[in-house]
Amino acid sequence: MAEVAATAPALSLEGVTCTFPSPDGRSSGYTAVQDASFRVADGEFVSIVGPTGSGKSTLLNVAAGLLRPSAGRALSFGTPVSGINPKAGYMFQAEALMPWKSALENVAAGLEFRGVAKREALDQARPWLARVGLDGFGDRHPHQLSGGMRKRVALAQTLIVDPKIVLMDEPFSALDIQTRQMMENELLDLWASDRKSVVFITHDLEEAIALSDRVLVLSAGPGSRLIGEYKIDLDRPRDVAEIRMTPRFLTLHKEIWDQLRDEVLKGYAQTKLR
Ligand SMILES: Nc1ncnc2c1ncn2[C@@H]1O[C@H](COP(=O)(O)OP(=O)(O)OP(=O)(O)O)[C@@H](O)[C@H]1O
Repeated sequence: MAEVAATAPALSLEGVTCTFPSPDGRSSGYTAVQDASFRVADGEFVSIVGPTGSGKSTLLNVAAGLLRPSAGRALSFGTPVSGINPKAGYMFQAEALMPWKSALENVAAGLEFRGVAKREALDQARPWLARVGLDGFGDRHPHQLSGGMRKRVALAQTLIVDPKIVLMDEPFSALDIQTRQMMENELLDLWASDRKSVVFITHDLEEAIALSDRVLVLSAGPGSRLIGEYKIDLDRPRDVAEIRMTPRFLTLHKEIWDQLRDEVLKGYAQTKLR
């Protein structure tokens, strides 16, 4: 058994279909994702791109154990996900910080949720604040921090519990481009030092390519399917701003965008229909 666990993927989705009931409960419901199967290896950084409404967040929710698929299943390190995935840390697009707590307390909260005593949690939170470049900002509350700083607090809050797989749903999309690129580089530095598995959801194909080992493409809904898988063979370590200017990046971008473009147009049309 131990041997199986050691080689099991960090995440494995097998034939996952998610159908949501219709609001009136009468029609057959809306199938967001159809028969999605993919694996994320231990230590791998995988991004999922797709048009709006293609089920990216839905797949991440299945991986996190927040949503039970209508068919198929998710496994994390060989264990079927049923209920909250204890191996996963989750970082959303929306602000998840508690406004009444300081930055330090917000980071510590990640541990307190898992039952660590407050004093111990605060002690462990201090080095994490430093790791995300916020040494000296521990007493500030979220409204006293910039958007980028708040993202760093959220990142530390996610990573402090030492998840084996990090699920990120457009975590930087609300940031301006410079802050966003800084955060992306910081994320890559943290990832390089700990080598956790990451599943990263984004609308932004450039961001996906710059960060990832592999990019998966979802088709437009309804019934979105995984229609493309691209290995990103760019050297590491990477600077996300510089890597965008390399010829290989541009080739990869063109190749993936050729497939994604039509789906984005279909997805846009769908949003007008629904
Ligand atoms: N709880 C729900 N009930 C009904 N429909 C839902 C529910 N959650 C998601 N959907 C629908 O499923 C589809 C996929 O949603 P999802 O949020 O996963 O897409 P997405 O690719 O992450 O979108 P975006 O890029 O716009 O964030 C959408 O059409 C959405 O309206």
